[in-house]
Amino acid sequence: MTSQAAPDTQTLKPADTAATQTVGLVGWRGMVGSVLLQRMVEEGDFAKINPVFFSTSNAGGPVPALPGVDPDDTLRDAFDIDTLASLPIILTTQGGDYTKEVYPRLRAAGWDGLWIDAASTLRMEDSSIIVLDPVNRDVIDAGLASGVKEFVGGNCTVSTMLMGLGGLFRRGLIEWGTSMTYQAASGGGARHMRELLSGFGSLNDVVAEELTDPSSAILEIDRKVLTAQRDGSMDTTQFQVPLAGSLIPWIDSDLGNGTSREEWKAGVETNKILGNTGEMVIPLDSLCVRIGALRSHSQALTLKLNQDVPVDEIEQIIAEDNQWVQLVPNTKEATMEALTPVAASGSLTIPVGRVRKLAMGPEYISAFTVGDQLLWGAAEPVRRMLLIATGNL
Ligand SMILES: NC(=O)C1=CN([C@@H]2O[C@H](COP(=O)(O)OP(=O)(O)OC[C@H]3O[C@@H](n4cnc5c(N)ncnc54)[C@H](OP(=O)(O)O)[C@@H]3O)[C@@H](O)[C@H]2O)C=CC1
Ligand SMILES: N[C@@H](CC(=O)OP(=O)(O)O)C(=O)O
Repeated sequence: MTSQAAPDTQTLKPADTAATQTVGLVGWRGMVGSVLLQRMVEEGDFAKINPVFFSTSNAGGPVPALPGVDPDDTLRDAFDIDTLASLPIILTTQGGDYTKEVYPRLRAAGWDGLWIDAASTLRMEDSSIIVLDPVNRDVIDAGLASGVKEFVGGNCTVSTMLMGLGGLFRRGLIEWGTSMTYQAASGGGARHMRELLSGFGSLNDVVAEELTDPSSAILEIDRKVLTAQRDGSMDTTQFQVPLAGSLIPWIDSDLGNGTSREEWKAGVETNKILGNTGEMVIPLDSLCVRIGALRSHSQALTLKLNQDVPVDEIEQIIAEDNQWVQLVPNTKEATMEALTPVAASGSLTIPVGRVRKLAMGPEYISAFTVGDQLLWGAAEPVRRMLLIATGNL
């Protein structure tokens, strides 16, 4: 951490008005933070707030060159509690370790501002609300009115699933559900994405010669690839085992009861976002799998409805829930065209398809969703929460 003279906190405040509040931004340089800045620029958000940029590693350095951002400003120290505490709102995408270290110290110093966070640390605290305003704007508004100060973005699979299927949940049609996930490397971070791509390259390298010859034996190619995946020659620093040409059916930590933490989040976070407590809680469980996609998470859902609803009505409820859902007709052609990570990545559109009745009975349906986990999965809910908190949405 670079030290710097304590900034004159008074200079952070005078421009505050009801319409233009000062907002501390922490974690803007990371992968999620970069996507956040990109979206804020696209939507002209810097005209609606006074940003103060923080850094954990380069206090005193230059602020990012962005339209609407004063180029003469400098980065503040993200561990300087006095400076942070002078701000009415802090938005962080820095990660859970930062939240764990700084948030309690800020509150202990008497800070009474709004904390908006992409990390999971505070998500299941009673004092926080998980934000996904197209689905739970009512919960957010009620929280703000009652003095809630912690607003946390949800887990990426939960947020992207609810953006696609929120209509069915909000109509009270779901008795229970399971989700089998296909999660992209980006969920682990930038280095995980690099490792996946390097892995594909390594596998290609070992059979490059054979691939140029259409008559080479496929079993020999297969043997060479498997050898490379097993002999320790591939870089597995991030994932511990090769992901390229394989998959990993475990994400996040081991809860010790046969469940991964990622799987646990599906049920508890979905119900918290929807405001379901007591008997209203919907049993939801999942099996979370890391696959070789880059930045979009996919999920195959089995849902038990509490009544027999015709498929066309189900599709209509899904399609009409919000402006970002794209109902994909359950045909091979439409599915291959629109219901893939390649189709969804870089876009706020949430394609939902493969909706059909299952053999178990008329109340059982399948659905498949895809969503960019850096957009609706991470940056967009907290960006929109900032707009809500500053009276701009
Ligand atoms: N990755 C994801 O898909 C999701 C992440 N999240 C949450 O967001 C948090 C941040 O994730 P993510 O953005 O992937 O983390 P990153 O590792 O990309 O960035 C986190 C911080 O690392 C520092 N950093 C150090 N070296 C670099 C570098 N070369 N380039 C950029 N930043 C660097 C930056 O802090 P500084 O500028 O202060 O040095 C940056 O803000 C996660 O810990 C998680 O809590 C939530 C949902 C999904
Ligand atoms: N765990 C997610 C990414 C993530 O950061 O999730 P969370 O915000 O719940 O920790 C994944 O690996 O795909």
